[in-house]
Amino acid sequence: MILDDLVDATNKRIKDHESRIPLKELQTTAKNLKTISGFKTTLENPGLHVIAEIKQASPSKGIIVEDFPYLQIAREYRNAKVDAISVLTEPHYFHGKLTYLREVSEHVPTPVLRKDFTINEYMIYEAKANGASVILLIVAILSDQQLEQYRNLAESLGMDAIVEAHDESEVHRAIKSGAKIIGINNRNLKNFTVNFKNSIHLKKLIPNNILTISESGIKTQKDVDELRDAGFNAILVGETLMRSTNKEQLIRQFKKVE
Ligand SMILES: O=P(O)(O)OC[C@@H](O)[C@@H](O)c1c[nH]c2ccccc12
Repeated sequence: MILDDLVDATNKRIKDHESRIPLKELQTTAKNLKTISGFKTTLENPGLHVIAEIKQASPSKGIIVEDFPYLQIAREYRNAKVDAISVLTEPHYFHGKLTYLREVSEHVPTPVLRKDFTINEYMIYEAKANGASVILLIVAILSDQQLEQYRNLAESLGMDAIVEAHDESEVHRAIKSGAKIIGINNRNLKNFTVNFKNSIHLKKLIPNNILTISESGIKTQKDVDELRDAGFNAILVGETLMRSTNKEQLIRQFKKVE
């Protein structure tokens, strides 16, 4: 399964990072770096919020865009007043880089999410040290104990954590772990199919005091309206925005702002 390969590749990649930058050094950088906080507070405001993603490729689609002016894209997202920017840092399947995260965070005053397969504490300090305001914790690849421990670590560093679930049992585990923000991934990572109905059903299992984000496969205004009606606090849109030639306009439409 793709997720197993991703976890293996991530393990090797982070071992290599650790051999170059020891944890101690990273912790010092993380501590001294000031990043934007308040992502969670923003989501608490009424309305549907937009998290716009910067990625060049994905396992299901391969290369999405040949031309990848990531700082210009960050600027367009910021002009459209997105609530956060998600930056892929996974290199093998998504062609991401840590430097994209750092540069985007230095370039725009918008909270930045490190989109990666967080599997250890090193990656959480690494996210912070490279400007992230938010990290992703994927239920399918972490134990109950890790979910809780990693979220607490992120919060102690002033970041927020999105706990990502895909089915009913994962939603229950996310809730049990104390998640404050749950991301429901509409994409099934085993066969890459997208199913909004499933995520709208899963949303109903989540108590109202937990914020919810609908992720993946969002293409049309109809998709967005359906998710807004289902009560999601935010949507996370990647491919559709990356392919759009007028990202600002599309985001304003999605948000229903003229
Ligand atoms: O490009 P899309 O279909 O709009 O999807 C964005 C985002 O949800 C997707 O990139 C994603 C969701 N969960 C992930 C976990 C890891 C890497 C990537 C992802």
